[in-house]
Amino acid sequence: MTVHPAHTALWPAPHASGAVDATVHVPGSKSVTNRALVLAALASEPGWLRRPLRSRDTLLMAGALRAMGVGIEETVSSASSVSGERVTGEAWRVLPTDLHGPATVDVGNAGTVMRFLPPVAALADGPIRFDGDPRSYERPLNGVIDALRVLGARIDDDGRGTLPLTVHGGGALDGGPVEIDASSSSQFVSALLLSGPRFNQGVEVRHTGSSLPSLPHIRMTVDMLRSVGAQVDTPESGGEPNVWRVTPGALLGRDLTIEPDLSNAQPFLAAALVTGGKVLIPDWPARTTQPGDRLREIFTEMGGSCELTDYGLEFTGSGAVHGIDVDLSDVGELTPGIAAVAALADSPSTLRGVAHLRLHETDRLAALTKEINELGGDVTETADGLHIRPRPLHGGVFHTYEDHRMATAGAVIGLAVEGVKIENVATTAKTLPDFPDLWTGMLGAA
Ligand SMILES: O=C(O)C1=C[C@@H](OP(=O)(O)O)[C@@H](O)[C@H](O)C1
Ligand SMILES: C=C(OP(=O)(O)O)C(=O)O
Repeated sequence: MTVHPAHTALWPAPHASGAVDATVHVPGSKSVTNRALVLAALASEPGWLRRPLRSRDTLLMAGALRAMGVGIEETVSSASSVSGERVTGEAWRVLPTDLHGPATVDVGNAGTVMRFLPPVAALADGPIRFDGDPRSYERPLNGVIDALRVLGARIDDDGRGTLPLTVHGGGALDGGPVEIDASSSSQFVSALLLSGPRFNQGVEVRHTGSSLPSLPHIRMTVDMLRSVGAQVDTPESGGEPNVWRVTPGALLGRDLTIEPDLSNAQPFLAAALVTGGKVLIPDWPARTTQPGDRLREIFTEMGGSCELTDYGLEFTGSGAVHGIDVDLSDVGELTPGIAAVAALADSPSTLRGVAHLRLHETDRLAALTKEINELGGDVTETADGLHIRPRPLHGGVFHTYEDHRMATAGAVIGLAVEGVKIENVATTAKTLPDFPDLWTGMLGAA
């Protein structure tokens, strides 16, 4: 594999000279944008996404749907950038169509694209080939592949339960009941539910594994399905535990404004926490299924305080940062940012319930352990998480393994530790291409 020069570039992580005091406009949610694109593509009428996230993962999703025939028109309002404010007014108009192949889908390393689209492809007429970054060959997809076969799809793969593969879409899918083990990724469940209304018999997904991560992301799927008219029965709505049922039916085209990505707000909140400063995130939703909302509670326990108003979330650090003992199974994608703060705390931390992070963008438990320890830290991996004993840290290179959340975690440590250099900060483009500018903008405002 050729190493792109950008992958070896080192970004000197800015050191904070004082308490940050900034307003940070965080772009739209990756998880909401990619679900909204899929649902709009499967609808029976056109729809709008306002303020979608424009990042590698969402552009890959849009590109893949376009390759299957969906029209996605991007518009940028002319009044989009006012006196340095973040761009607003962007909108995508989605024009659904009869999906068709042949087509090739590049999933990059986007879990949402590699898991949510094979069921969509099963509804297309013609072969759809899926390929992606080398890491996409290692991330589990067996739950989706096996389930789709049970539901009537024809798929060619190499039998490893991962990419690459070809879905030979027949223009429709029987659907019906299916059992899966989604303990390695909640996205298996979300994937089958999202396309479920378009299967002839709908779908009934029964999770049989011992644990199920990222439940808020499954709730997000269910909420968004219901908002476009789908009927979904869930364990929470009186159904059986671990069973979700989607009734067949047409989906409405909606006009949806995408919430800011609360998991991408994490490094900015962390900046307020570790510098004893203040950060305001406008448009923080009062009610949301995004896992990042848990940061209000977690970062408060770690030493901050917050106030949610009609304008947004104001988060204030006290100057003290405490360790935490917390089960992150519901909110696994927050782990790298919490680990970074924990490494700077005044007491040890134990992060639990996140064994499945070994199969994320990189093996996040191994990567966090290695990189924090190379800066002088004392982190050990446990069976399902990390034990972090804070130590005085020193500068050095923080490797990121093509993981956006490793890069932002390294930047948080760099605020408190001089001389931290982030390798390949450009990898933040997966979900937050503006990260370096937003970060230096936040510090410039101090
Ligand atoms: O459905 C989604 O949008 C996501 C679900 C979670 O995946 P896992 O359940 O695989 O952790 C999360 O970590 C990922 O960032 C986004
Ligand atoms: C796990 C993540 O992404 P993906 O959607 O690729 O699974 C993440 O963003 O932390």
